[in-house]
Amino acid sequence: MKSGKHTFKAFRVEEVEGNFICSIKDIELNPLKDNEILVRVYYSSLNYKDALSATGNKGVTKTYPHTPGIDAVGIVQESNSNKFIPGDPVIVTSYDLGMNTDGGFAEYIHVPADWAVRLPEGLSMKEAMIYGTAGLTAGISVLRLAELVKPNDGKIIVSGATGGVGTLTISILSKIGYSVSAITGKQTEKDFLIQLGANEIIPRSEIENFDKKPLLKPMFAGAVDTVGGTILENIIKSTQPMGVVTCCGNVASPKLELTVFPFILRGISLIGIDSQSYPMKYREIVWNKLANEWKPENLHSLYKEIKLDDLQHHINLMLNGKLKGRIVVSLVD
Ligand SMILES: CCC(=O)SCCNC(=O)CCNC(=O)[C@H](O)C(C)(C)COP(=O)(O)OP(=O)(O)OC[C@H]1O[C@@H](n2cnc3c(N)ncnc32)[C@H](O)[C@@H]1OP(=O)(O)O
Ligand SMILES: NC(=O)c1ccc[n+]([C@@H]2O[C@H](COP(=O)([O-])OP(=O)(O)OC[C@H]3O[C@@H](n4cnc5c(N)ncnc54)[C@H](O)[C@@H]3O)[C@@H](O)[C@H]2O)c1
Repeated sequence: MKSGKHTFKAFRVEEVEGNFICSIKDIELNPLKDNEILVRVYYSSLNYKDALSATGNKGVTKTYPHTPGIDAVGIVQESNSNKFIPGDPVIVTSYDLGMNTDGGFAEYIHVPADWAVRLPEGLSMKEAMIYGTAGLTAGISVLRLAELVKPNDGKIIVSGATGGVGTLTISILSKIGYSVSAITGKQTEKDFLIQLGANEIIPRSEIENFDKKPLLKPMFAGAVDTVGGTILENIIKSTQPMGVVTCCGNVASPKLELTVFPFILRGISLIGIDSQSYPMKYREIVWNKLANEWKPENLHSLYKEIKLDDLQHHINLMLNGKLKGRIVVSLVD
């Protein structure tokens, strides 16, 4: 299909008297602008930010009607750029996709060619979306952590362990030789986390209720935090000297109440992870690692595949912290 007077299916969110109503709609394709590509989307995936966009979080999406979906993989159908030609398989994530630009919960997207990464050798389209932004974020977090903390330095703690970023982080860290402690509020998922590669499970209630002192007994060489709030505070206070903590999420809270002591008395580094604006030259490096030496053996056991019709239900589950692993959205029959 070429851009012009054609329609395609999309998961649309409309604002009606302050409520945000989701439904599957037929949308018209707009003509391509300079340097844009039209992509037939094969798969998308569900990320926490999509759940925020679908429920009217104006920090993520300012104007509605809107199609969420910060991830997409598919085949270029039409190109106004010399970077890609029709037939090229591409991954499109981050930048403004799914925020204020219509996103991947649709059969077609048109985006600036600069937002697309060629699908690396060694990665299928479905695998690219099992990873999606969650996998890219896990990859960036591992890359930054591994610059300063080596497997022999000690345990790495991962919060939000059963979530998208958490499961992929545990799988990658375990594959490259780190010993992983997983924090979870879901006691029923202990076996799942051990199968992923976690060496130890820490109940969420335990770490949430650590002593309120500015510094705690050092227990971890490093951490990948996906939840923020008290859990991140307690991780930072319990990280051993010269340890590294990465921070990417706010599902528990965007707040952080700390003193400077973990930083000035133990030399802890807190590294912020922003996948959305992560520079393209590093983004390609991370995707190549995800396609090759970091690819977990169990990647195909980490996802559930759904259709556009099932999205609303899974968005609700995600907002209630009830999902496990990754949700891949299929846009093909
Ligand atoms: C995949 C990535 C993820 O999942 S990230 C996690 C999901 N994202 C979120 O929960 C963020 C939701 N956003 C919000 O709640 C709000 O936009 C927050 C961040 C609180 C800021 O809102 P508010 O206090 O009203 O400030 P504002 O919009 O006037 O902006 C103040 C300055 O900050 C900037 N800002 C805003 N958003 C971003 C962003 N996403 N990235 C970088 N900068 C941002 C604004 O441009 C503004 O700066 P300036 O005044 O224009 O120079
Ligand atoms: N900074 C970035 O570039 C970037 C990229 C991707 C995701 N994120 C953020 O990372 C976070 C996780 O994303 P995801 O896609 O893995 O989401 P997810 O919903 O798949 O996983 C979240 C996990 O946190 C757990 N959780 C929920 N509420 C909690 C609470 N109050 N305390 C502790 N744990 C809680 C859930 O049970 C789940 O295991 C989100 O905040 C998301 O916005 C940021």
